[in-house]
Amino acid sequence: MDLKAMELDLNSKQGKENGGEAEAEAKSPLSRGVPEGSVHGFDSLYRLLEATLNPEVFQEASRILVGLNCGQSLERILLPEHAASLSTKHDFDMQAFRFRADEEALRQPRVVRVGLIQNSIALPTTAPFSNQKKAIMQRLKPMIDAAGVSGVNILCLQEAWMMPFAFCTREKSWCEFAEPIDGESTQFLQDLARKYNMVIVNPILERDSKHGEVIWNTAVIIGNQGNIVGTHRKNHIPRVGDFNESTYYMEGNTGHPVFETCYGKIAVNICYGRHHPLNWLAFGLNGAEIVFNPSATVGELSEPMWPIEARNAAIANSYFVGSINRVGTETFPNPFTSGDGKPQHSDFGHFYGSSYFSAPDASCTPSISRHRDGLLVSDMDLNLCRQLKDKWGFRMTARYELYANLLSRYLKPDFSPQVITDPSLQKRQ
Ligand SMILES: NC(=O)NCCC(=O)O
Repeated sequence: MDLKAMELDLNSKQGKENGGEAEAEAKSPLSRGVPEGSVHGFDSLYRLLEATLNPEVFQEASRILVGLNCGQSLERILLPEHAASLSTKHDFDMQAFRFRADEEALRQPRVVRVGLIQNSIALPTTAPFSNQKKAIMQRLKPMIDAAGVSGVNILCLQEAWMMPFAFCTREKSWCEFAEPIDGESTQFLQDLARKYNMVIVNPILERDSKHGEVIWNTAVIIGNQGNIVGTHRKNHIPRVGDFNESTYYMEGNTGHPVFETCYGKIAVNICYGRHHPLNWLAFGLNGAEIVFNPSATVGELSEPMWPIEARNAAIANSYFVGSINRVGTETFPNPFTSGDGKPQHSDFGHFYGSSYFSAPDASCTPSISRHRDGLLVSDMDLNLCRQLKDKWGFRMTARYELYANLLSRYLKPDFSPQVITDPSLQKRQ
């Protein structure tokens, strides 16, 4: 059924339920005025399908779209009433799921509760910088509280959550948002980490004053005691579309650290690093069980890639991935161009949210809202990582020596590609 047909189908279903077309018209999200960034009035494609397909058809569509975990559809879990009331009061999407693993004879399950938060900015980009930052923190607070009261053990925020994603502008004044790793936003989150006994991954724009005021794109890992466990700096910097991030900071110098926390071994692959399979691999080789991918990306550029890359990484590396994308459209005071001959513009396009989790067995959660702030929570039994290694043997069959050899030759100036030309092609020349 195409979207138009679904629209008609939905309207007719609602018409029947409500006993009249006029009422259905008024109640359908499609006729209520469609919020910018929504999928025909729905938070996500998944929810559109859920509302419009008949349940049997939807179940089969869902199996194909998000897979099965241990042979079953992912179970939704109920979060405490207090968390639900926070999500209603502050209008953020909130969903929760459970990834299971098979029972083992010799190991207990290792279940951790993990949360992802996606957020829009809270004030116009023309407001004083300190007000903008404070307003974003205020916006985050009820979402972090909802995670905390829901018993989330590890929480990750989106890339550079504490500022507008101003790197499209190439204006240097936005550097003022950069903070030291123990700066304002880390301090704000340290209190919450202590309060909720929660590990928090805090992706910020970092200013390293000890090294000549250098700026980095950094994730600060805050331990459950509020301590700073360590940092990781973004490895791969985009040079695509309006993502002019290389104007602001350089490629990171922290390698591929895995942070051993009391809840499990975690790593952070910041945004554009998700396009680099070797980046994902390196975190896996260092033993990550959950890799977070805090991101900021827009629909026109990357939406078809979004559901694929992290999910593929989770499969290939036998770990869980938490993917988080910023949400909303951010407009800047001065127009800029994209160097593509098209007219100047003042916004980046729509950041499409759609945060989700992927598991090593190829299942994933449905993504949360495409246009609203949101908290996604999932229980995950980390035993699933080794179970999938045993089942598929991707590590054992990886033949790393073949690739180490190719890469070391490729890096030499006298490298020539291994191409064997059909001799008949040469004869024809
Ligand atoms: N923030 C960032 O690295 N964005 C790049 C665009 C993309 O990777 O989709």
